[in-house]
Amino acid sequence: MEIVETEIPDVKLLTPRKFGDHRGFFVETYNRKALEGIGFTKEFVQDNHSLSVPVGTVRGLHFQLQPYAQDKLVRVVKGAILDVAVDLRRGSPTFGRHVKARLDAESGRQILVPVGFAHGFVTLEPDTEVIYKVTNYYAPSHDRGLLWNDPDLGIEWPVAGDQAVLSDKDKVQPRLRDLKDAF
Ligand SMILES: Cc1cn([C@H]2C[C@H](O)[C@@H](COP(=O)(O)OP(=O)(O)O[C@H]3O[C@@H](C)C(=O)[C@@H](O)[C@H]3O)O2)c(=O)[nH]c1=O
Repeated sequence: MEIVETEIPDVKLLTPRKFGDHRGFFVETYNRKALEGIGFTKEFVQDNHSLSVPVGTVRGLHFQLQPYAQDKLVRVVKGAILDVAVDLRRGSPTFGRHVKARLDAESGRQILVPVGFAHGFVTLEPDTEVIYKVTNYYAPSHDRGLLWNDPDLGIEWPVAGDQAVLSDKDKVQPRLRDLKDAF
């Protein structure tokens, strides 16, 4: 497992070893001990899988409040995304800053997004499928969002605002400066 630190050290990029042969490949997509090796000891309790058909689909930026906050281990099994994690931990030296990483099926690269971050992505290929493990159950009452293209976040998305494909909910999420609850 190759582990790479990012500009925000709590967000990590992980690339499990891929064993290719004449049949195809084999890869351990999750190994508890490998994560323990980087100090991550929480238990994942739910696996999520989404399909985004159009290129330029934006999902996010999302987070759940405590006591249902989630760490997320995200990967792509078909297609490609640009994944974004925004630091919402008040008092953090990197509050409001973000990490951006390309994840695609070919590389098998994963991102570990800890509690305290808003998470989202844009799809770079049609029919992109994303799978991610989370450390807390879905809790709609504690589900929150942040406007994906809030200028204060300074995220350079590879899709224009009027081209992005969004859920109705994500079109009207609050800006960072109007967020009432965070971490
Ligand atoms: C996230 C989630 C949604 N749902 C349901 C609620 C809703 O009817 C439908 C679609 O939900 P959403 O529109 O919130 O799906 P989506 O926009 O894909 O939400 C996801 O976005 C990415 C970026 C994340 O980081 C995730 O944590 C999650 O927030 O699925 C669940 O049943 N369980 C879940 O864990």
